[in-house]
Amino acid sequence: MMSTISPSILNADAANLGAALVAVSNADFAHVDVMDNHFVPNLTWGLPVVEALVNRNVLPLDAHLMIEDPDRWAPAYAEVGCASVTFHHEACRDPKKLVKEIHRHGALAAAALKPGTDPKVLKPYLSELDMVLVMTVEPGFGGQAFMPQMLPKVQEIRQWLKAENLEIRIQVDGGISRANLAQAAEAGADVFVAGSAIFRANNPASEVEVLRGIAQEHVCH
Ligand SMILES: O=C(CO)[C@H](O)[C@H](O)COP(=O)(O)O
Ligand SMILES: [Co+2]
Repeated sequence: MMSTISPSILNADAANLGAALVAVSNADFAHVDVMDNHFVPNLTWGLPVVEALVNRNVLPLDAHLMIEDPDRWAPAYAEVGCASVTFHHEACRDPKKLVKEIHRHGALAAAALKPGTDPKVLKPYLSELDMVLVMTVEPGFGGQAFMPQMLPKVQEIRQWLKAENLEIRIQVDGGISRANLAQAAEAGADVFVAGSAIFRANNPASEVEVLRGIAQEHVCH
């Protein structure tokens, strides 16, 4: 299974987001954190900014929507050209319908789980997803410490996917760095979001290569 490195531009220079994408254009995806100051206590950017970044055509974008009412807003992120749209299960009224809507607009669909959310909530629609995002920090801010206690959740979901022969990716997001990526990969993750580890490095593009090397060695399914 291919591993994927997805730099989060959350802590890049907000006045130069296009340049941030160019700085990591050797990555596989770029991860764009949308926060509405309601679902999480922080506010970033919304649809017009994400659309402008899609139109730069640097990398496929994964929109991580930390917003209320994704049922209403998420399909629009697919419509403007995000390659993948991730909504939070906790905020969603009708996940099955939302996944269909995201697919209808041409994007991959992913459901995200906050650290306190039991992964069993995904069971009714797991097979319809392209990816599950296991948050390894409380959503809201970049630069927080990785929560190793989330790894059993990754393992549990990976076991379900294996048992049911489902080709669904597991993304980890929050505090991922060279210090813990191997552990996350061994637990069953195969898509790795990293924000501060990449953008605080002297050379973001070479940090992407370092993380990719660790992923290739340790992704194990
Ligand atoms: O969703 C997020 C926060 O809610 C970010 O994607 C995540 O925190 C990335 O930044 P870092 O690698 O610095 O933790
Ligand atoms: Co994120």
